[in-house]
Amino acid sequence: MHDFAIEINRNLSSENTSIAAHNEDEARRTLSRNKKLNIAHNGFKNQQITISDIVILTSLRTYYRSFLNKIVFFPNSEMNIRTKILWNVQPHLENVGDKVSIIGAGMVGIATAVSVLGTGVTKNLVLVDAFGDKVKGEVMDLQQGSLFLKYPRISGGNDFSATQGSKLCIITAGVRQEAGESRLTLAQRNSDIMVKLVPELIKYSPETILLMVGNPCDVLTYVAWKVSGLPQHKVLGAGTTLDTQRFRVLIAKKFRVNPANVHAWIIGEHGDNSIPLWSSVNISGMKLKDLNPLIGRHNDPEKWIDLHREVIGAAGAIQELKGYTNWGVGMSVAAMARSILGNKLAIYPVSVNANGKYGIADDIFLPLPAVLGSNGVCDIINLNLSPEELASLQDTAALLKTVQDGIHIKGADVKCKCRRCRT
Ligand SMILES: NC(=O)C1=CN([C@@H]2O[C@H](COP(=O)(O)OP(=O)(O)OC[C@H]3O[C@@H](n4cnc5c(N)ncnc54)[C@H](O)[C@@H]3O)[C@@H](O)[C@H]2O)C=CC1
Ligand SMILES: CC(=O)C(=O)O
Repeated sequence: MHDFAIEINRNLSSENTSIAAHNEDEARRTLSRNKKLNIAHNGFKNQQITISDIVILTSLRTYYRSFLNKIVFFPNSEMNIRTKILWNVQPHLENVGDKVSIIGAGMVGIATAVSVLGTGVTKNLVLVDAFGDKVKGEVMDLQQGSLFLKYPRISGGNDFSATQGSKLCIITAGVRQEAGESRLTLAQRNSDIMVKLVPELIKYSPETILLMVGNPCDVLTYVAWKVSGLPQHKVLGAGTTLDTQRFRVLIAKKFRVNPANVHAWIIGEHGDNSIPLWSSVNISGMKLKDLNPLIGRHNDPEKWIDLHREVIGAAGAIQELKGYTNWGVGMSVAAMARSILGNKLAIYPVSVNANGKYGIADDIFLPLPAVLGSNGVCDIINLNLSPEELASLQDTAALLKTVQDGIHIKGADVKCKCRRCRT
């Protein structure tokens, strides 16, 4: 009795056959030595097939390990039982074109995964993390809940090849800031991680869209764009989506209405230099600024400005309480993914290349409301900003440029343009 078997589905005949080996290595060796195999098996003897004829069968996935992404191995006994129960008609498809990979299975990565799974964004979710045991544990844990999910296919590990053929890669890997620390202090450390990680993703998914979540989100989106070589519409960051939802929730509380019915934007930077667009905040078309012309100013007796202070302090406040933030961002990233995969053309304030907009004349990635569809960023909204809002946006762009220019992109296949390398 051989320990391992390879079940092979012949593309054209749709018939199953198998070869046996004492172990998986022996089977691999046999396959790589012979580009053609003579297969002796019940129904059809000594037929020749080429490796390209071989297509995987993918049910009972938990037990499989793939080889060349094409052939599946599993204990002989299981194969025998399986072939007794199932007449295979067609190979099961591994990737139906909406594969989502989440890189970084930390607090944010797992919250994103749960939100993606809970809302049925993809039929194929992959989790990758440098810390192999942790990600394997997370994947096993999630798989055990898969009978309650709309689409139960979840896999992952510490090997980037698992991301092959991703339509969307969500990057949550990286260090997080401490409570009270600016996200911008993480720029070089997390950029070094992106320089290693992004080329791996592109190697396996050259057509992918990259959605950056790690901090400082806007600056890392710029780094990912540089390092990936992707067109700018395919590289975006979560931007001020979280800041904007925090803002809307706080306004909604004041009015006791649903935050979905509060129309308000924060743009400019995910962080301490974010810009609330008071000039356009409205509920059912009723602009708050028309009713309180001082809204958002220091001399406003109603002190609406405190809401923005609360938005800026929100991450720190949650970190003081539980050490990290993850659910708010996870849910919004899943919503952005849904707009991209479902071509929903929903608008989110994401980090995009602002060159040529609002008087910005450099490749600076910062959050602006943009339409997200299956191409990634389809349009950027031309906002009617007040003079103060425009000036703040230009100041923030100048600050982000300083940070971008300070980042040394080492080891990537791009010319570093940091101040040090230029001089
Ligand atoms: N954009 C936003 O709105 C938000 C961004 N964040 C940011 O998200 C990032 C992640 O935060 P957490 O999940 O809380 O951190 P975490 O420490 O819980 O998880 C980070 C994960 O990244 C993994 N990792 C590190 N280097 C890697 C590499 N080269 N390849 C694969 N995996 C790698 C680590 O093993 C770890 O599991 C931080 O930068 C944080 O500041 C957090 C909340 C909101
Ligand atoms: C950590 C972070 O960026 C946030 O919660 O806003």
